[in-house]
Amino acid sequence: MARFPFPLLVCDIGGTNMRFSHVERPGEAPLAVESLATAAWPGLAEAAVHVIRRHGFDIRSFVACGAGPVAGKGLHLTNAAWAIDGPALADRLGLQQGLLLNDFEALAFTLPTIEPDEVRPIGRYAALPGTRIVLGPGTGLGVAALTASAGGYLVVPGEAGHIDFGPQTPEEAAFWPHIDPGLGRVSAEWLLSGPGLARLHRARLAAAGLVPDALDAAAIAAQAGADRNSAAAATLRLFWRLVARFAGDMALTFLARGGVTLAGGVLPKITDFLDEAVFRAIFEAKAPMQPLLQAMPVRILMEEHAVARGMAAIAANPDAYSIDYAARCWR
Ligand SMILES: Nc1ncnc2c1ncn2[C@@H]1O[C@H](COP(=O)(O)OP(=O)(O)OP(=O)(O)O)[C@@H](O)[C@H]1O
Repeated sequence: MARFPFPLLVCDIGGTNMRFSHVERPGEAPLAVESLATAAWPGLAEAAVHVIRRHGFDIRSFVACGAGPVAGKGLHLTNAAWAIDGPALADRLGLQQGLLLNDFEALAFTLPTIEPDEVRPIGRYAALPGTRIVLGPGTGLGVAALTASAGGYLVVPGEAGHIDFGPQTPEEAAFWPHIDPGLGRVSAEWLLSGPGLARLHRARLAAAGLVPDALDAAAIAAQAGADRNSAAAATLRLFWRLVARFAGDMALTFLARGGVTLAGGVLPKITDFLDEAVFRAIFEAKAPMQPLLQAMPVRILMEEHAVARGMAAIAANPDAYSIDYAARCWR
């Protein structure tokens, strides 16, 4: 079984930002030490060396997660031009141990550690025993499921953000042909992500005969905040409805009796435009399976640093997790 000597460095590598935290001893809360713009660094090693030198850390182990599929000791980031090689990183940083996780795999492992003050429930949150899922839009759209197995917590990762996504209502049918066709199909992530929010907004404006603007997600949110009757505000409400539909589909796919947690960088920033009753109604509108969905609670993870605690918990107590350490640990 793998052992992770401390002090530990953990990093959540997003397509936009990398968040580093430091943990001195097992069981201690991770201390957020640095947030760096991902695109400004040639690779994880250079960024980690910068953080370690700047803070004078003596790091023995490193656990990092990022958006993209993990292959053993390597991780290829989907939204950044990096391929991370764990053993090479261990050599470069002089580490005794390390582990790479998919970002939503790490979030799923974090679910048992989430505190009530880190979440906002959508309706009443009362989970039954069973599979828990986490999903949400950031630079991309991630999904993962967590179950308890004899070998400890087991995560089923996936690439469900890339499944096909289609219109359901007359309103959606009207603007769907105006969505930038990109790679030739509309996936869930194509609309349900930060860049997807901008695509959705442009398509709605084009369908209304208006000149599509080039606003990004943050600018759309700012415009919506300034004028709750604006087209931007309407786009944010639509975005929540589409998130509700996708979340319901994922909850059905995994039979998520243990609850649905919405994560990622976008949703906590646009909760002003969430109508909880509408969200629940769309989440549950999966005839003939409504009774199943009605029993599944949904909440939003508001605290972006929670995943650091999940990664630190793995390093502190690796035996509690069903992870193929032999194939994935760097040493
Ligand atoms: N105020 C805002 N409202 C809505 N979306 C925003 C806002 N500010 C930034 N975003 C969007 O949030 C996304 C970044 O989300 P997040 O913080 O999860 O990024 P990340 O961790 O780098 O992403 P990922 O892990 O998916 O690669 C960007 O696409 C950005 O457009």
